Amino acid sequence: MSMACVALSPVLEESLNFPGNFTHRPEKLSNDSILIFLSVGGSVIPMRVMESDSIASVKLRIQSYNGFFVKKQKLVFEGRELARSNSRVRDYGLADGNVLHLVLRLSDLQAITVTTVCGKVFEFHVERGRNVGYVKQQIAKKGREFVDLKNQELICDGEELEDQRLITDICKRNEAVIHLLVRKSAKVRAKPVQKDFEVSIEATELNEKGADVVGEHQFETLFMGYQIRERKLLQNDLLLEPLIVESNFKLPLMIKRLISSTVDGLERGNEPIPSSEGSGGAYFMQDSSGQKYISVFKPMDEEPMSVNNPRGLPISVDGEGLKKGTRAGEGALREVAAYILDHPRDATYSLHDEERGFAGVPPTVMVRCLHKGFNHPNGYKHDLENVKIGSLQMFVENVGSCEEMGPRAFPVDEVHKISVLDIRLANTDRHAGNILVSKDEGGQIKLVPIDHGYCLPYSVCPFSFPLYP
Ligand SMILES: Nc1ncnc2c1ncn2[C@@H]1O[C@H](COP(=O)(O)OP(=O)(O)OP(=O)(O)O)[C@@H](O)[C@H]1O
Repeated sequence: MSMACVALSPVLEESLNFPGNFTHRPEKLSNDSILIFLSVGGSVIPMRVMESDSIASVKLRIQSYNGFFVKKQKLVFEGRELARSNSRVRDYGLADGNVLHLVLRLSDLQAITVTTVCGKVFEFHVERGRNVGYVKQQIAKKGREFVDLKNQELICDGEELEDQRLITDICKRNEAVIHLLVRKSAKVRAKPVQKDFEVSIEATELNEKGADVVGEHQFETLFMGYQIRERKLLQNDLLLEPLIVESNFKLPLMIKRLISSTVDGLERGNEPIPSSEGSGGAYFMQDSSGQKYISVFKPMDEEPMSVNNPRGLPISVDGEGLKKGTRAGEGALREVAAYILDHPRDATYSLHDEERGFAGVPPTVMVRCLHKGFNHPNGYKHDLENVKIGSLQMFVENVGSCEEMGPRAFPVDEVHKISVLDIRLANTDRHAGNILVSKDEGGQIKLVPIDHGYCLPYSVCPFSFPLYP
């Protein structure tokens, strides 16, 4: 380990866990109060101090705001280290408006990025001597949904990390990935509330059988989990990778192929084609020849009522999505859940063959994708902040949707299989436009259910179920 003192590489103020800035002091401002600027790895943070404050107390405040231990801090002003802890701020000639540099030993810091499945990205620089419990506390500060530390579970290489484990032990290899899950039970309860049903889902243990079976547990994992990974700078102009929460999870072959053909298309420069239909952002991804659509990508932040919706729909004020009982920006998770829950009759998807589920929901997976062709209303920059998380679904060749033809042509079994799916998923958004009509090799009509962003609502009005053709 190098002991040389180096400044941190540029990081955002947010990533250093400063809640706002240091300008607020609870005590009344006195005459010797001055505003200085703390420069940390490219960020400049205002900080109000007293000229009579000791250097030790300034360091203590920095520690209490961002967690860097006092003894690891080196404060530098005009090339001179403020080395004497008992000296006062004024002894070093620090005055209003001056810039104070905070230098830390880089080797003591571990950069980690937390990406939630809802698309939020948090960056932390954590001292290697800190433990897992500390990381959980930092995550808890990021939002109400993370505050219950008991529900947080950090996993590395399939092993649950105890709160006492040190970051330095976990991140020995640079490529180590740590996953964070929020534990919930798999119990689904429905409680009648006036005319509605309130549906609650609680998750239990992770799938202990490993990942060979794609079932309800994986849904819980996808639904509740988010992952931490070390900061990874993107080299290419694009990125497309599955969002995997459990490190030992194996993707079915069909999904692997779907992802790799989509990557091939992007690498060949075949741009995502925005769909002119639908209320959210949906992009047709092309294959390497540019002659065929291979998949449909629907980013969470472009869903109706989400922040970057390309159709100009208003942003949800209370988080509720377009349909009652759903949340804006969770449609992609529900799309994936619908695929996972629509398993074949023996309740498992095989890892190796191309078998479809009972109702034929096209294979769907959560992915992270970076491409300038998506909707970036604030401009596109080639960095992690522009990575979109969303559902990637296999494109199904079709002759139109059920909207465009009379129901007489539909085989009864094909209608029934979709009815069963919708009842199981409490789908609140089945209409003829969400059923594609395709033909099998023998020319028989096959109905393909799509657009499951509004299934599994938190509460359901029993009278809102659609009528079937
Ligand atoms: N798997 C698929 N295969 C082929 N076409 C698809 C697939 N999924 C979606 N599409 C097409 O993409 C377009 C937009 O998709 P979709 O209707 O799911 O988007 P949306 O914004 O969720 O729509 P809605 O407003 O109906 O909720 C539609 O024309 C649909 O037919």
